[in-house]
Amino acid sequence: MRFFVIGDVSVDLMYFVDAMPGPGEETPAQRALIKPGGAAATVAANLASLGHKVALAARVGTGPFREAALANLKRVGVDLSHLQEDEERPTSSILVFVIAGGERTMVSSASASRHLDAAAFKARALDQVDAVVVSAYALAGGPSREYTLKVLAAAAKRRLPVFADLGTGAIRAAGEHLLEDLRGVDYLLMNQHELAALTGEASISGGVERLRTYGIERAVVKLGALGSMVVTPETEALVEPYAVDDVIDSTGAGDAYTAAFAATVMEGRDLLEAARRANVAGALVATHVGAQGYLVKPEDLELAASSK
Ligand SMILES: OC[C@H]1O[C@H](O)[C@H](O)[C@@H]1O
Repeated sequence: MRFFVIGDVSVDLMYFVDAMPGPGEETPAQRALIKPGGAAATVAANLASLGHKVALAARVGTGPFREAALANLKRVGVDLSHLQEDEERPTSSILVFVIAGGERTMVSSASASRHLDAAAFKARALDQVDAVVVSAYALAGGPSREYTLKVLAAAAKRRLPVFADLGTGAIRAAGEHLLEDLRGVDYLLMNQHELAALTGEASISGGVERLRTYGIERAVVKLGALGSMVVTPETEALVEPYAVDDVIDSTGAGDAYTAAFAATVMEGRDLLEAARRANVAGALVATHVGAQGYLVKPEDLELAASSK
């Protein structure tokens, strides 16, 4: 399959701490690492690792992080012909705090990733594409939003399936227009906090109901250690997690989930099987350090058979 992925590419400055320091406090980190990241870049790297052809539309900038952000993408053969270069802003970098148990907290810099130049997108870029994956960071506002809306319009004309993945930072930055921008996407993937932040509804059922008023019929709610939930007009099912007992860093687990889900759906399997396989992908990534510290392989997804 051929995917066109739009969104952020960045470097993650990762600090592993016992607990987050309070205001005015300092805490020592057990480890501090610089790793390639970015939600869209990580989805793209996993799709490529799963054996698909992937083009990434993203923007890098000035400063020392450009090469580190791109190294993995080049290694796994992501097509970077839609990558844009920004000479005024630095390559995006994200502060990632990982606390014991693997939960991560992030501080993101907008910089180059939010400035995709819409004029550079030509609809023929989708000629050889089977599906589009959008990271909500690309709809957070500014020039990248304009670029992404252009891609979504071109995808709609061609009836290409669109998978969209949310992020709390993106929801906050985008504000009111995000739901409208996502109108009619085929598959919306998010965690429970993101669903609540996007829709203003505390419950999953309330959130999904609201999504339907925007023509979003297929929603996937990632529930971490509890698995994930698939909600469509026909189905509402909790898909059991793939159990791993050595979770050390959840950074990028959601992106691997999205890549595995999209890949499985595009292979023609049903949504519950896609969620089972995606649960495996997310769980395996959470047992490694860094968003792209482990890229999912096709044989990994076969492990889903053991969680049926
Ligand atoms: O989804 C994880 C990614 O989100 C942020 O964009 C970080 O760069 C991190 O790699």
